Amino acid sequence: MVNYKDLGLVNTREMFKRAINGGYAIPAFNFNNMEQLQAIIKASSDKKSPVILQVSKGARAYANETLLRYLAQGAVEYAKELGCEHPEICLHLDHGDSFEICKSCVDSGFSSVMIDGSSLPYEENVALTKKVVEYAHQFDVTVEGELGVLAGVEDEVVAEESHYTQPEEVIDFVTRTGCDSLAISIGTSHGAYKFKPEQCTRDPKTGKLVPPPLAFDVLDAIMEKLPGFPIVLHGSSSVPQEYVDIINANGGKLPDAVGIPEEQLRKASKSAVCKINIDSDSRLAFTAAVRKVFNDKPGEFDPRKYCGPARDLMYDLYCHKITEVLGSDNKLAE
Ligand SMILES: O=C(CO)COP(=O)(O)O
Ligand SMILES: O=C[C@H](O)COP(=O)(O)O
Ligand SMILES: [Zn+2]
Ligand SMILES: [Zn+2]
Repeated sequence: MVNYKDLGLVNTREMFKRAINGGYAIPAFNFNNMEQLQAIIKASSDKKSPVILQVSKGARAYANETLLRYLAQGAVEYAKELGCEHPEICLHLDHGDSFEICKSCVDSGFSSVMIDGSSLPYEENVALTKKVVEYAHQFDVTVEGELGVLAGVEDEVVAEESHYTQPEEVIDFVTRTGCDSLAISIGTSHGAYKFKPEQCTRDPKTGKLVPPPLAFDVLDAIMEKLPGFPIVLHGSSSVPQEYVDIINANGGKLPDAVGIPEEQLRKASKSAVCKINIDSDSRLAFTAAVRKVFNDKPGEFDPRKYCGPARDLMYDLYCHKITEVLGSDNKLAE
């Protein structure tokens, strides 16, 4: 049994309170390997931003959960070495799908967990989320619940289209479960293909797809029901076209990949949305950098020579998200 406080990590409670009051959002970046983690910690330290390190079930399986956890623990010391005296780093389980996985993360030093019962019937979602909250709160670990279904593949469930969170349900859900934050569905989705071409229009100049706007009316209705309550947006990669273009110009094939325009994420950050999840953009940056090295220097076979540039590009991406989109720079606690 390891408590996150002994590891120098923090839960999300204080960072969310400040984010709501300050009109910005905390970045929640997924990581699966050392280079991603280094880039996240360097960017958040350099920009003096609180940060949420997200570990998915897939990441636990890929990297070995014990190794990942130790990497994340090392992140606190690494941030200090980088000159960030009091880093605010939260280690969060992304899309936990059972009580057992959430408990195992709480017991091993995570400071926050998500229990995603959004694919279950409502009452089962309530019961499962409540059970996780009752366990996690004993150790001051914060819990994210989810209501509504994102389009695409989520939690191994495939949804043809999104089912927006129903504002009529949120008060009951939050009150009965006691969860600390709520992930909602207002039109975002996971991955690099968030919208089908037929849902979009085309920019006549560039020929690029322009996606439909997020359902800000649903967000507004939710915020009216839950004033001051922390809201989370999953599936918030913007799929930067510069990365897609580099990938496609260097042997890749990502036709019509499209994400959430950053302008909409900027707008959401100013509201009660205080956690924005970004994974795919980091994957795209990594892939773009590696493909370019492979194409430019076919003789290269030292992984440091292509993972290094990938790390640099992810660093730029994270800095950009923090300072230009979410506004979480210079927001560490006094
Ligand atoms: O929601 C996410 C992780 O939980 C990530 O979403 P993206 O696929 O848009 O990066
Ligand atoms: O929510 C999805 C995250 O992007 C994690 O994806 P993953 O399960 O492939 O690691
Ligand atoms: Zn979900
Ligand atoms: Zn997600």
